[in-house]
Amino acid sequence: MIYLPWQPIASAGLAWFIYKIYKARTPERPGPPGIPFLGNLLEIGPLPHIPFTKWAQKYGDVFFLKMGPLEWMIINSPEALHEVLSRRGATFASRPHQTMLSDVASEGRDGIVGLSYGPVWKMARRVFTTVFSKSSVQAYEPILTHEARSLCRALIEDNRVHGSKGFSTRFHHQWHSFNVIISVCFGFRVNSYTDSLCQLQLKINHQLFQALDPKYYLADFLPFLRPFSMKKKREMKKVMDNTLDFSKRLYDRYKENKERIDAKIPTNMCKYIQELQDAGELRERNVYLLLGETFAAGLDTASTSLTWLSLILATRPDVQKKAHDELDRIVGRNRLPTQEDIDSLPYIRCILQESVRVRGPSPLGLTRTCLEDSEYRGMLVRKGTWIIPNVHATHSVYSHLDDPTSFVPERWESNPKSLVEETMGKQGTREIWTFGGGRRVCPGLHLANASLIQALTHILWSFTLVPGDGVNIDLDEMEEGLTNLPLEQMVRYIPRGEHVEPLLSADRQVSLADTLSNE
Ligand code: HEM
Repeated sequence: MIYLPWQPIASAGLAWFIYKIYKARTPERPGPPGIPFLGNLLEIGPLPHIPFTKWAQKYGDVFFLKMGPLEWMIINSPEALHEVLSRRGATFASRPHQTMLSDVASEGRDGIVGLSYGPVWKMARRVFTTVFSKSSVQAYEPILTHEARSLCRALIEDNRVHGSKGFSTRFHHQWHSFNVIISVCFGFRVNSYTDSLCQLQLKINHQLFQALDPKYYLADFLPFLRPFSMKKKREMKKVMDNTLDFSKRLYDRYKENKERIDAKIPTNMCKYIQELQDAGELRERNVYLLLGETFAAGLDTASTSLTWLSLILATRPDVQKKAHDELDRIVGRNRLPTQEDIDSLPYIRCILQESVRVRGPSPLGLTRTCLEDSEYRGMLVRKGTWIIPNVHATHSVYSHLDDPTSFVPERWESNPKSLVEETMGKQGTREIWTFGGGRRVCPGLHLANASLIQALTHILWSFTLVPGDGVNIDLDEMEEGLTNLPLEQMVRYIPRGEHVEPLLSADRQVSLADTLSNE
């Protein structure tokens, strides 16, 4: 009888079996090999867009990763994004299951950002497309002008305090975005970025973003960790309780002042939400979550864009000079800019367009999934695959523009567009994917566009931006997280002349929203 060494044979067989499963990635599904069981989990790092973009150069504009048992499909070119997000929008319009977002935050049925594609999402989507429609946002114009001017007044003040050292402006920009959102949702605003309400919301957003970062709950990728991850779920539940409490507090205040607020801001979000709640279409928790998600989706995104923009401008005196010439020609120095001027300021629109292209708030868009097995270019896309738009690679290695990584507002001069026109524009001509696309395209797009262009126009009309003394601004490093802020760096906001402060101080433009004193 022949003696067979069963143990080594069984081990070799098991190894072969694992290798076969692991190699199940067919040649048509390109991607880096990774390691058994974990796949590519350990290769992602704190700023995933960096390895993704390297792999995009090697494996092409669509490639696959294995993240434990999960598959990720990374999309890296305008053509592939158009196909997946827009043309086949219905197939790829869902969000993948993420325990923190889908189970703890949404409870499977609340909010909007994490909801699966379907009737519940459609109803939530209607809230946003109504409250942030083009015509509603036009009606918010006095709010946006007022916030842009308040921001400039605060920058003048801090410029005086900090002198030639300069100061970091992220809080100013967060306060600006906070006031825009709280005004159009709840009908009031706060006077300063030190206000306790503003600070509390920033803290909540920070905690929420930490807990929603896929890294926070590794049990989504390594299911055997689930029993050890209960603490994380409890922590997230606490963050959600704070988020919902915050919204409830503001909603109660709205209801107390409803008549006055509705008269001044007839399309405010609370009014619309209350109508749906009264009609029995929204449960109470969903009221608070939809309001809370507006801060989560709109505050850090808009303020991070403005923070990048300020740093970019401080490094580019040539761009500022051209913008200042345009402003002097169109607005002059005897009055402040207004909404009506924006159409006559094409170069300033080009600056905004270019800045959200080279430094948007996040180099990766929001993740999508398909609810059934599907295919793309003949490749299998399994149900539940995370589909990740790599906006960074789309705007750099797969861009059709010349020298795509450089900041060149002039490239848009022959066809300056608003962010809305660019995002909703004809496919095939579209180069900017910062706001996503298709059925789940950012519904805050009109508001983001209008508030950013107003802020930018006022900042450029009021100031010359230069780095603080001895500061060498670094536009390559960024903080990790769901939005990627630039590192804190000091900038000086030097008023462009003696006319600036008196005109800003004498400004009688009032916000439609009530100003609260520090609570
Ligand atoms: C610069 C500012 C902003 C950027 C870059 C941005 C970007 C995005 C992106 C990339 C998406 C995902 C789109 C997709 O899946 O294709 C998104 C979704 C969303 N955005 Fe924005 N956003 C901004 C501002 C805002 C504002 C101001 C609001 C609200 C007032 C808002 C509300 C939302 C909501 C609710 C969603 C989820 C939509 C859904 O799942 O159907 N965003 N945004």
